[in-house]
Amino acid sequence: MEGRGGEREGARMIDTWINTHRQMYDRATRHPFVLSVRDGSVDSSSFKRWLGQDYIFVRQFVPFLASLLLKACRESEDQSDVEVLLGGIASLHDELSWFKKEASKWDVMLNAITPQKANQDYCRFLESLMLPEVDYTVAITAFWAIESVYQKSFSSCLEAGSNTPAELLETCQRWGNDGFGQYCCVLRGIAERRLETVSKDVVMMAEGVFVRVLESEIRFWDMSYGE
Ligand SMILES: Cc1ncc(CO)c(N)n1
Repeated sequence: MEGRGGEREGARMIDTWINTHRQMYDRATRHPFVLSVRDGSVDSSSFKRWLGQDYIFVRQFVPFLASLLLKACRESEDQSDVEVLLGGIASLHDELSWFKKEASKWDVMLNAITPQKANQDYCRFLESLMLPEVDYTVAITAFWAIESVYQKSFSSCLEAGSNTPAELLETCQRWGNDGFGQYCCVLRGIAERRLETVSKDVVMMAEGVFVRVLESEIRFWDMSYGE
């Protein structure tokens, strides 16, 4: 039963962070761009800008996830982490195809897009997390936070009472579907399990990375309004 008590402690840790940084958490998960998707007032140029920039981001996400998989293979005491992350890599393959299909639907030329400043900064942050000296716990916390901001944001566009335009439903379902929600819960569980075993320093680093993800996500959504 010791392990169970510890899990609760880890769960409290992430809840505590969310409460401590509530304002920033809400700005990331209820951003005006997402609210405009939800209420149907979004304009197509914002959506297209987001789509093009996110394609670039997701391409950078592949090496990040590969580095996380490597850390899990080396450092995780639980074999199922590796399988979860391998599943994540497999879905990225499908996601990249989806971006190409969606871009052609919206006449977005993916090969002509240059990453904007906020995107470059975010990708550089991901690169810093790929370094071998970055702890697996810190990196998996970042990964959970990155995925869960999208899960929270897009699932809100599918809730009863939302007025999401039909042509954006597929996008919202990609990150807002129940399966993705469960995947985020599993990632959170891994992060929580790890957080209870590491030193205070590593926990503080993980919290810092959580905050940095929220800031980066807010700036990423901001890009949809143009430079
Ligand atoms: C910027 C950003 N954050 C999170 C996700 C979720 O994978 C994404 N596709 N893009």
